This record gives sequence, C-alpha cells and structure tokens, in this order.
Amino acid sequence: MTLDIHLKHTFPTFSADVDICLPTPGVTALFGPSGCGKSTVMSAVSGLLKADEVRVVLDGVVLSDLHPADRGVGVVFQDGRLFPHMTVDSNLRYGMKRAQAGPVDFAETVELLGIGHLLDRRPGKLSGGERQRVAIGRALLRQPRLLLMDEPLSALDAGRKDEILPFLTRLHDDMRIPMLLVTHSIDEVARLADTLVLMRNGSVVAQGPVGDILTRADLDFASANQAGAVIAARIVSHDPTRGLTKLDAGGVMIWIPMIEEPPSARRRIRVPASEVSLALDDPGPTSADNIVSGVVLNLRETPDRRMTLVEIAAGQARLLSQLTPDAARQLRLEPDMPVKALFKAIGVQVV
Ligand SMILES: Nc1ncnc2c1ncn2[C@@H]1O[C@H](COP(=O)(O)OP(=O)(O)OP(=O)(O)O)[C@@H](O)[C@H]1O
Repeated sequence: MTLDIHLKHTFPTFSADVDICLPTPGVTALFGPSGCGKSTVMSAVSGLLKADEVRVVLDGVVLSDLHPADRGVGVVFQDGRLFPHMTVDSNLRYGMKRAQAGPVDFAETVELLGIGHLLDRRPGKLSGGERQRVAIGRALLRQPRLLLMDEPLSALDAGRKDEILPFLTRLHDDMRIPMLLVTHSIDEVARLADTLVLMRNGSVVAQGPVGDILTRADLDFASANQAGAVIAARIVSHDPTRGLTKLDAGGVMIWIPMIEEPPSARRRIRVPASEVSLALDDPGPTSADNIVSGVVLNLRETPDRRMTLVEIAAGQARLLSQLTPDAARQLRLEPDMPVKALFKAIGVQVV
C-alpha cells in the first residue's frame, strides 16, 4: 500500500515540483532546510493550499479529488491550535463529532497520550508539551486516514520534547495510521520515521528507508555532522558482568551499554558516523567494544574537504564512518574493500 504525492506549484518566488511515493502505514519524515517546500507539500495534501497541479492517492483513494473536509486528513501544527474556551475533554470530543466510526478509541487515546489527568483543564492551564499531546489526541480522534504533523515539537524546549517523544513513538508502534512528519531534527527522524524524504529548493533530493538515506555518503547530512546509521535491531542477550547488551542489527552483532529490555524486544539504534573508525585488519586490543566486518560500498569527500564519508555494508546493515581525508588516503580505501568498523558501545544511541 502506498501514499503517492504529485505536486507542482509556483509561488511568486518559489516553485515546488515533487513526486513522492511512500509505503503505508508508517511514518515518513519530510526533511530539509528552511524554505525548501516541506509545509507546501503538507498544505497541498490537506487541501489547505490549492496547488497548480496536485494528485494525492492514499491506498488507492484519490484524496485530491475530495473536498478538504472529506479527505480524512488530521493535521497537527507547531502551536497546537486548541480552542481556548473549551476544556481538554471538549477539545478532544470536538474532533469526534464529524468523525466516521474508526479504530481510534477515546479512552485508549487518552491513555496513550497520558492526558487523563488534564481532561477538565482549559488549554491556558497546560504546558506546551501537554497542549501538543492534546492536539495530537484531537487529530487522532477524528479517525484520520492520514495524519500530518508539521514540526509538532519545534515550539518545545528539550525537556518538553523528551516528554512527548515517547508518546509519538508509541503512536508509531501502536496505531497503524500513516503519518507525514515535518521536522528539522535528525534525532526525531531517527526515533520516529520509517521513510525519509529529503527536500531541497522545492524538489526531492532523495527518498527511501531512513537507514538507507541517512547512511548515504553523497547527501548533505555529513556536512552538518548529522550523518549516521539508523538500524532496526533485536535484543539478543545481556551480559551483566560486562554491563553490556548484545543486539542483532541486520545480522550484525552490536554491543551497547546494558538496557532493561527483555531479549527479543526490538529497538532502533543510531550509530553516528563520527563514532566509527576503520581498520584494515583486526586491531588487537582496543577500547572499541564493537569490531564489525564489512565491505566499503562507496566513499566521498565533503565539498569543504574537511572529511571523508565511507559507507560500509555489514550483513543487512549499513554503517557510515566519518574520517579525515588523510586517514582515508592512508588506508587506501576503495569500493569493495573489506574493512573493520570500530566503535564503542557508548557511542551507540538507542532511540
Ligand atoms: N502563500 C505563499 N505565498 C507566497 N510564497 C509562499 C507562500 N507559502 C510559502 N511560500 C514560499 O514557498 C517557499 C517554501 O515554503 P515552505 O513553508 O513550504 O517551506 P518549508 O520547507 O516548510 O520551510 P520551514 O522549514 O521554514 O517551515 C518559501 O520560500 C516561502 O516563502
């Protein structure tokens, strides 16, 4: 099943020409610099923007042929936009009035978002994080076919983000509603998205599974020090004596600092490129808890020539290593070369 978006639109100083095909359900992140057209895509999908040319097809239903109110698209904005004169409970129920019957249940949503204790309050008496959770709840209770979230966390400080991210992760895991998420944060992408669409100047530069796109050495994440592998992993076992947990990440065994999750639990990990060193042979005693055998897929020097990015295939996983160009020359790296990727357990982020 897919969500297909075809969009052409020209503003006086900007044009968008976008073709996106996404798997559904799942979370897709639209990512790119300010002004590249992310919100324009969202507005065209919701029908808020009457685009010059637009076709949006969700699982065979041509949404763009429908009136915006009939599209079944839920939208969550940066600032929540709750009705200030209504309690949280009435804000939530407002969404339900126009909704068709659907799988989203009031009690479950309240529980999922942790807002049960807020039902009698008005939005003015909520924190930013609480307000955003209510806004997400209201959008969900409309039983949307598709949920659009335009920088839902960007108005919040780090503490509030940490408060709400686990709820979004649960949304991702528990609800099977396809979601489009605009974000500037690679951390949010790594935590929440399955698919990543990278935009620049009104067009799509790359789209595909998050793990594939973030490890591509030819994209610009590296310049911003944001490059790294995102890998779906399964917990294999714990080693309490070493204080480490072993994960199976696409057939590659990776050690991380011990976490309290039962074996078989699934977690995503992110291995930043800056954490990964390379060697040609087994390095002997080292502080790297992980020594992963792989093969160089490709390498690229960044335009400012300050670093070389090396993409490595290891099992089903892709790793990315960020080296100085000098180190890459010393190793005489080239595609198809076998290498060892070295990184510490504490360098791996569990997201
Ligand atoms: N209604 C409009 N009229 C004229 N120009 C517009 C309009 N809406 C957006 N634009 C222009 O289109 C371009 C893309 O805007 P858009 O909001 O889609 O970018 P964005 O990637 O979402 O940016 P940001 O990350 O800053 O939110 C910008 O140059 C913006 O000025």
